[in-house]
Formats: sequence, structure tokens, C-alpha cells
Amino acid sequence: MRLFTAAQMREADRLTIAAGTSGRELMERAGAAVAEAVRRMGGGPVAVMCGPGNNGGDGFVAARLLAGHGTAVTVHLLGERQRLTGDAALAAADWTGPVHGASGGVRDCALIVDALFGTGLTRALDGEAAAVVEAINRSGLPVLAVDMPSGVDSDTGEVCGVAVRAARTVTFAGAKAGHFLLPGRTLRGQLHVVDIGIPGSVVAGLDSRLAVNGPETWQHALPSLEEDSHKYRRGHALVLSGPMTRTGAARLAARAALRVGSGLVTLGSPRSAVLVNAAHLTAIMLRPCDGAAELREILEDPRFSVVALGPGYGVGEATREAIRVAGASGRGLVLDADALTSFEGDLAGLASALGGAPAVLTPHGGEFERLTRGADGTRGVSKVERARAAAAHSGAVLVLKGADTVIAASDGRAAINAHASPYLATAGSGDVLTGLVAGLMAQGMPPYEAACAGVWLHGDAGLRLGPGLIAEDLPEIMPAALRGLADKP
Ligand SMILES: NC(=O)C1=CN([C@@H]2O[C@H](COP(=O)(O)OP(=O)(O)OC[C@H]3O[C@@H](n4cnc5c(N)ncnc54)[C@H](O)[C@@H]3O)[C@@H](O)[C@H]2O)[C@@H](O)CC1
Ligand SMILES: [K+]
Repeated sequence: MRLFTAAQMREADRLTIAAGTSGRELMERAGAAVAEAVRRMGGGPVAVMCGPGNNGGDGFVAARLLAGHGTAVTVHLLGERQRLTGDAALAAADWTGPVHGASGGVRDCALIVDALFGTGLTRALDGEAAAVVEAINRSGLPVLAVDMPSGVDSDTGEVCGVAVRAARTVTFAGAKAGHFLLPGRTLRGQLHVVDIGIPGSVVAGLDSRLAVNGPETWQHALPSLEEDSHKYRRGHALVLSGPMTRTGAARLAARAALRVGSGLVTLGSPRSAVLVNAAHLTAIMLRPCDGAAELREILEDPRFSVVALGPGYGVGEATREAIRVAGASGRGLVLDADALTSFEGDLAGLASALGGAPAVLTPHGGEFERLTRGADGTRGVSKVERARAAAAHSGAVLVLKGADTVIAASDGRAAINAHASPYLATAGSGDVLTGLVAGLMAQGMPPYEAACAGVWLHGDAGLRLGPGLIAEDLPEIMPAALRGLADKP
């Protein structure tokens, strides 16, 4: 599913109106969709809270249609009626019932329609607007939000001061980034996208390179297996282990790479840790590797297709040098944790170490902040734009992890992942993700698609396992996750 910004929706509106459908007609259809959703939620009595713009106009239309079908409706307006303009003023004029103030509170209703603010929110809610939103939330009544829960920024998903908590949201023509970025995702309830007559060609023509992460965008690039395949044709991932007391992370990554289908996986281990690693490995091979010079020798073997580096590896110049060597080899790279922290405040240094190699960086929020300190465009904007900026600066694919993981490529493509489980917030979970992405890249999947697929499969594993999951379980559930994916139409 593609996602849109407020500016793109305004553009779609403009093009549709230019092609002959009036704004008032669009509002009529939007209001009709809201009225229909109210009926599906059990009907009235309904309080419709209208704001000063077109979101409020949608509310007036819904109120008129519901009342016309016999539903008990009260309308409340935030602001003065005579200050309404354009289509919203026309829609309000068609409402013949009384209009109450918004601050008096709602009484004797079973459902609230939140038509206060939609994509036109420009600043934080305060004063009367904030008080009305707080009263809606305090009422404990189910809320149907029109387009966005009021107070949620449709581009960033952020709460601007305060925001409505909705049970459902009806949105028009296409979903917005703010419906999928946190905390917007948790405030919008169930999301319904309805067609209000904006032509498909207009929507298709919008320059949105943002989507919800799902198989439809990367399934075509998943590794396929021939009947007569051979392990040497399924890729070979090299995962670098940390020293004696920090080896578990790399083994988790290696196991995940093997489970996701890499034909061979080798763990490169410092000599100090070879015995402890050997004691825990069976199908995964082991090679001593102490530092960058030895890594260079290992990578002379052309069969290694990908290097995963970072979990437990240690922070410092030795790590930076290992990344330079891996980057210069042109192999696929997956960098996490210590690999990223080794370039604290030096995204440009990391970009130059990568040397244009196909790479995926998988920071969580804290690692991202450290890595991008001082880099342009990585502050104060949406999570999507921050990830995009870092991808553009580094030339790598960014996986900005969290409950709303964002994957961004340097060419502007981006995806927000919603297929995940909160139980994935557990020690070692990120190491498994590193291994999944590395294992997919080892089999020839391009970095952006491998990152999206890895994040999705990781989330799928979390959803399958649920409460009680630990990181060790995640690679073991991959056969079921992969089979489920193969069964998808
Ligand atoms: N394709 C489209 O774009 C369509 C949009 N429609 C509706 O129109 C909405 C967008 O309408 P608008 O652009 O008029 O925007 P909104 O109705 O979301 O809000 C704009 C109004 O709120 C005021 N405002 C913004 N932030 C405020 C704040 N923090 N405190 C107090 N006042 C604030 C503005 O001054 C303006 O009066 C959509 O969300 C949707 O519900 C529909 O009518 C149909 C078609
Ligand atoms: K709203």
C-alpha cells in the first residue's frame, strides 16, 4: 500500500477539481463515507465535532446524511460559523439543525465523530482546541476520526500538543504516512481507506515513493530455488564474531542467515574466541579472523558474497578498518551496532569506508542519533525523511529500527513496517535481523528488497511466536515464515 503526504493529497485534490469534479462533490463523498462508517459502528446517537477547515466540512456532510437517515445527531463547531470558508461553509449551510459550541462537552451520545482537524494541521493544538480534544478522550466514548485523529500530524505521525485517540479512522483516496508512523498508528484505530472519486490515474501519478512494507513490493526479488540447486549457488555469508565474551550476537546472526537460505555461512572469529564459537556451531563453518588484514585474505575467496559485521564486534579503529576492507572488496555489507557506533558523528566517514559497496545499515534510534550527529536533514523531520537523508548521504540502505521500522534507499524509495510484534523488543533480536538481511543478500537479493524482506520476516517470526519469544527462537521459526510467504498469492 502506497502512502501519501498532506501536500500530495492537496495536489490530488487540485488535479481532480481541474479535471471537472468539484471540491464540494469530493467533500460530499468523504462525508458519505464517514456516515457509512458510523452506521457500521452501530449508529447513534452521534456527536459530530467539526473544526474550522474542510475536515469540519466533511463532518457537516456526515451529520446531514446521518440525520436524513433518522440517526440522532448533534453538531458541535470549534470556532465561529461565519468564519467558515469555501466548501466547508457550503457544507455547513446545508446543515439545517442547531450548531453547538465545541467546548460545552458532549452529552447523551454513543459515538463521537472527530472532524476537527485533518491534513491541514499546521501547528500544535492549544487553548480551546486542546481542551476539546482532551474532553473527547476523557469521555471514554468510541471515536470515529475523519481522515486523521485530530492532533496527529499526517506526515510524521507525531502528536502536535494533544491528539484524539480513535477507534476507527476513515481516510480518503490513500493512507498517509502518519497512519503508520508512531504514535499516529496507535491513535488511529482501525483504518479504512475509501475511494471518493479521485481518479486512479491521479493517485498513480503522485510522486510517492513511500509504502507500507509488504511482500507485494519485494516478493518478486526473493531468491528462488531450482530443482537441481547446489549449496554453492545459494550464496555464502561471512559473519564476523566479537571477542571471547561477546560471541553470541554473531552466532545469532549467522544462524539467521543460514535459516533464511544462505547456502553456506562462515563465522569469522578472533582466535581468542574460536573454541567458544566452535562449541556452539554445527552447520555453520568457522574461520579464525583477527582483524582487517586477515579479513582481506579471507575475502580473496570469491565465493563469499556478503559480510555481516557489528553485533558484539567492538567499537574503534579496528572496526573502521575492517569495514574499509569489506567495502573495498565490493561485497554486500550489513552493518549493525558497534560497526555503526564506530562512525559516531561521521556518516561521511562511513560512506567513504563503504566505497559504494551495496550496503545495509541497521541502527536503532540511539545508534542512528549517534551515527548521524551533525548530518544534514537527519533532524527535526519525520522518521521517513531522516532515514531517507541518511541513506542519501551514505549511499546505503537504512533500516531505522523500532516498533515502526523505516527502510529507506538512497534513491528515495522508503517503506514503513507495521508487520511486527512488540515481543521482538528482546535481547539479540536485532542480531537476528542483521543475519536475515545478510542471508537474503547472500542469495543475490538487492539490498533494499533484502532489507524490506528481512524486516518483514523478522516481524512475521515475532507475530508467530508471541509472548515468551527469545532471540534464539526467531531463526528456528523461519521455515514456517518462509513457507507462509511462498503460499501467499
Ligand atoms: N482530497 C482532499 O484533499 C480532500 C480533503 N477533504 C478533507 O479536507 C481536510 C483538509 O482540509 P483543510 O486543508 O481545510 O485542513 P483541516 O480541516 O485539517 O484544518 C485546517 C484548518 O484548521 C486550522 N488549524 C490548523 N492547525 C491548527 C491548530 N493547531 N489549532 C487551531 N487551528 C488550526 C487552519 O487555520 C484551518 O482553518 C482533509 O483532512 C479531509 O478531511 C475532503 O473534504 C475531501 C477531499
Ligand atoms: K479528524
